[in-house]
Amino acid sequence: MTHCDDSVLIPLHVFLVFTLKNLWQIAQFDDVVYTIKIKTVGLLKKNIKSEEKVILKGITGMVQPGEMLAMLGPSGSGKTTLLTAMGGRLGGRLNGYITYNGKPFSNHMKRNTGFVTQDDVLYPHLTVTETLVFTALLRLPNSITKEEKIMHAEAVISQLGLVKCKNSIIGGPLLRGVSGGERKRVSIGQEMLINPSLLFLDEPTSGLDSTTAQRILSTLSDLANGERTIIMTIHQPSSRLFYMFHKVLLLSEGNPLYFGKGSEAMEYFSSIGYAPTVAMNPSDFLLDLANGVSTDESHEHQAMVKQTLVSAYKNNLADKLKAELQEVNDFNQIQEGFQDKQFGRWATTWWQQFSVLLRRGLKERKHDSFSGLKIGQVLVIAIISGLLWWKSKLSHLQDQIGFLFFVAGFWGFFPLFEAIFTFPDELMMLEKERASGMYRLSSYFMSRMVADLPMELVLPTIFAFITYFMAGFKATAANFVYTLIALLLNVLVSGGLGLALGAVLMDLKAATTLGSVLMLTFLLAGGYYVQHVQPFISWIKYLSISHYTYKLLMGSQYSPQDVYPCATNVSHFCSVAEFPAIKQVGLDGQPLAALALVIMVVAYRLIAYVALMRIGVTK
Ligand SMILES: Nc1ncnc2c1ncn2[C@@H]1O[C@H](COP(=O)(O)OP(=O)(O)OP(=O)(O)O)[C@@H](O)[C@H]1O
Repeated sequence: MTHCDDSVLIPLHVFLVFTLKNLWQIAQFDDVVYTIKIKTVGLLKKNIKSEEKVILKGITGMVQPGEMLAMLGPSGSGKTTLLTAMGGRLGGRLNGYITYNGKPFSNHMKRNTGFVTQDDVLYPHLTVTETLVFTALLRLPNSITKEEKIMHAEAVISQLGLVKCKNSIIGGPLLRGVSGGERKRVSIGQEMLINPSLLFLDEPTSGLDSTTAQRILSTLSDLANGERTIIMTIHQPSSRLFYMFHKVLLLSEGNPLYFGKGSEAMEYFSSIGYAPTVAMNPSDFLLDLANGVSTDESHEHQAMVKQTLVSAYKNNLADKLKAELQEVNDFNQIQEGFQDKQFGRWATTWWQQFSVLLRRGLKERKHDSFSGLKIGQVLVIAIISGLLWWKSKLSHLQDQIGFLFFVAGFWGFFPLFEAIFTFPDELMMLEKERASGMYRLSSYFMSRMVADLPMELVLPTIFAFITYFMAGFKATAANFVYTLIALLLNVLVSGGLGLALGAVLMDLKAATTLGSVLMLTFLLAGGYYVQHVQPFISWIKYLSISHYTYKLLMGSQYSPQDVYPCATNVSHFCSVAEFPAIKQVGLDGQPLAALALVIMVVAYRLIAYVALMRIGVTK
C-alpha cells in the first residue's frame, strides 16, 4: 500500500487565487417529492406488478453561501437521491422546487458545480498527479495559464495530503494502486480544483480514519468560508465532525425529521420529549431516532417513534422553514440580474480539450493498445496462415480465394470485438465528466477515434506484410497497396460497427452477442460459402461488410481478362472471372464497393456519436 503524507499543508486561499466574485449560490429545496415506478415480482414470477414508491416525501430547506449542510439518515432514507436531485442529475418524477439563487439548475451551472459521487470514478493507470493535472487542464478557464493550472493541481495535492503518493497510480480492482481513502481524496481534489461555488459530496468520509476525515472536512469548511455552498451526505460523523456542519438535515424513510443548525438539533429533540439519557454522540442519537429507536423506555415502539417525529417536524419546523425560504425568495427577486451568466458553456477551446483528452487517453490505454498479447495473437495468426498458404499458385485458385475470404472474416471479427468495449468501458467516466460540463462530446469522440487509430491500422498492416508475400500473391506494389487499402477499410468499418453497438447498447454482453450474430450474417452473405441464394434474401449481401471487402480483395488480385490453368493439362486455361466463386461476386463495381465501405466507416461512427449524446445530460 502506498502511504500519503499528511504533513504539508497550504492554506486553501493560497491556491484559490481565481475566486470569482458574485458566484455565491443560495440553494433552496422546497417540498421536494420524488416518486419512482418499481416492478415487484412474485415468487413464481407470475405476479409482476408495477407500483409507485415515494422516495422523498416533501423535503424543504436552504443552504446559504459559506455553509455546509450534512444530510443524515439511516441507509436507504433518501440522502443520495436528494443529493443527486439537487445536483441536477436525477431523472424521473421530481416534484417541488430546487433552485439556486431562485433559478433552477442549468447547464451553465455545471461548470461551476462540483459533484463527488460515492464511488470513485478514476482512470486506474494514471498517477495521482496526472489525474489532477489533466482535470485542471480541462476544467480551469483559459484566463489562467497552463503552468498556473498545473500549480493549482500541485497545491490541491498538498492540501489533501497526497504528496507522498503523487506519483503512484490510482489502481483498480485488479491493479494495486493508492488506498481507498487516498482515491476518495483524489476525487474530492478533482472537484475542489475548480473552486466551485456549489459542491456536492456523497459520503466523502466513509472508509476514512477519523483524523483524515477531520482533515477533509476542515478543508471543505475552508472552502465554504470562502462563500461556497457545500452539501453532503454523511453516514455517522463523530461528534467532532458533527459540530463542523452549519446545518443538518435528518431523514427517515424519505421524511424530514429535522432541518436546522447542527448545534440546535439536540435542543429541538429534547423540546419534543426525546432527550438522550446518557451523553451521546449527537449523530448516533439522531440516527437512533431516525431508526425509531428511543433511549427513553417509556416511548412507543419504532414505527410510532418515527410517526411522532414526522408529525413534530410538520408542526414545529415546516412552517418556519417555508417562511424563511419566502424571505430569501423576495431578496432574490430584488437581486434579479445581479447573477448573470458569467460562465461560458466550456472552460477551454475544442482543440485544447481534444489535445488534453488525446494525451490522457494515450497514457491511460498504452498498456492495452500496445499489449504484447494482442500483437502476439496477430503475429501468430499471420505466420500460421502464411505457412498454410505458402506460395499458393494461381492454378490453385480456390485456395487463393479461400485465403482472401479468411482475411475478410478475421479482420472483420478482430476489430469488431476490440471496438465494442470502447464506450461501455468508459461509460462511468463519460457520465461523470460530461455531467460536470468538462468537455464537448465531439472533442472527446474525436480524441478517442484518433488515439485508437494507430494500433487499429498498424496491426492489419503488419499482418498484410507477413502473409501477402508468404502466400505468394502478386508481388507488385500496386497489387499490395490495393489489398492493404481493402483490408484497412474492412478494419475501419468493422471497428465502427463495434463502436456503434457498444454505444447504443452500453451493455457488453448484449453488444458482443449482437455483434457476433451480425458479423456471422455478413460472412455468410459475403458470397464465398453460398453462391445460389434465393432472390428474397440475396439483398442481404448489400449490407455485408465482408461482401464488399471480399470483392475488393479479389479485385486487388485478379482482373477480368486474367486466365488460370484450369486442368491437369497445364496448357488449358480458363478465365478467372468465370471461376464460380468469383463469378458470383463479380470483379466489376470495384469503386462502388469501396464507396459503400467508406459510407459505412462514417455512418457507423455517426450512430455511435448520436447514441453517446444521451450520456451525462442534465435532466
Ligand atoms: N431507481 C431506483 N429503483 C428502485 N429503488 C430506488 C431507486 N432509487 C432509489 N431507490 C430506493 O430509494 C431509497 C433511497 O435510496 P438512497 O440511495 O437515496 O438512500 P441513502 O439514504 O443514500 O442510502 P445509503 O446511505 O445506503 O447510500 C432506497 O430504498 C432505494 O432502494
